[in-house]
Amino acid sequence: MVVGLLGGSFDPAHGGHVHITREALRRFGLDRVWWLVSPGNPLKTRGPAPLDRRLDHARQIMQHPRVTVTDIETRLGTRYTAQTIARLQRFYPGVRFVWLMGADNLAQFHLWEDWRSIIGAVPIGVLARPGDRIAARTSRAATIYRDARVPALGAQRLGRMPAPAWAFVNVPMHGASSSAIRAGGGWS
Ligand SMILES: Nc1ncnc2c1ncn2[C@@H]1O[C@H](COP(=O)(O)OP(=O)(O)OP(=O)(O)O)[C@@H](O)[C@H]1O
Ligand SMILES: O=C(O)c1ccc[n+]([C@@H]2O[C@H](COP(=O)([O-])O)[C@@H](O)[C@H]2O)c1
Repeated sequence: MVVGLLGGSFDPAHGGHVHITREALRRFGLDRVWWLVSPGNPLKTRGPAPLDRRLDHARQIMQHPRVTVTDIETRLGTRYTAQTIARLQRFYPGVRFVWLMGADNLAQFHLWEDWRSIIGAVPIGVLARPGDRIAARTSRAATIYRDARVPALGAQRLGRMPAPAWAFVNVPMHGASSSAIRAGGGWS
């Protein structure tokens, strides 16, 4: 079983999340995707909306038989991705996990707590996002781990590869963002 993990604030969830989830299932050969609705991104100073509200909304937006929306990080008591992945791997030894992210997150990835342990623990699937493709490809993490990059055509096997391995797929892009929705007053 290969499970993609899409961590996010989902404040609120939107069509961009749904779009990359569907693309990730297809392009990375995943059996399932779990949305990890975060208790709060450690790098963001502004606290998100209450967890129950974000979860309910995410479950309305993302309805797919192979996708589960979960608050497992809150239940595990983890907020840092490196800790979450270590715990999930311990709890689910038979599952192969792939960490999923939009291109904007790859550009900042080297700022995450213990980021090298994340890339050493699970393959990473990166999906194009408007405005962030170049920043992602030239980011610190992409540069340091250039030899671990899997060509997009081989990305179907990403979940079966040993870490470190990462792939960037140039999927059709979707412009939605939570910050634009909040700024437009669509989530107050
Ligand atoms: N439109 C999109 N295209 C590609 N990736 C996306 C898109 N929207 C969100 N993502 C990715 O989904 C994950 C969770 O994103 P998040 O919940 O922070 O939404 P966001 O729209 O980026 O929020 P904000 O605007 O508040 O930063 C991140 O890996 C992010 O890169
Ligand atoms: O572990 C970290 O240091 C870390 C720093 C920034 C972001 N993350 C995770 O990245 C995911 C995307 O965050 P966000 O707020 O951009 O949706 C979410 O699962 C966060 O917990 C994790």
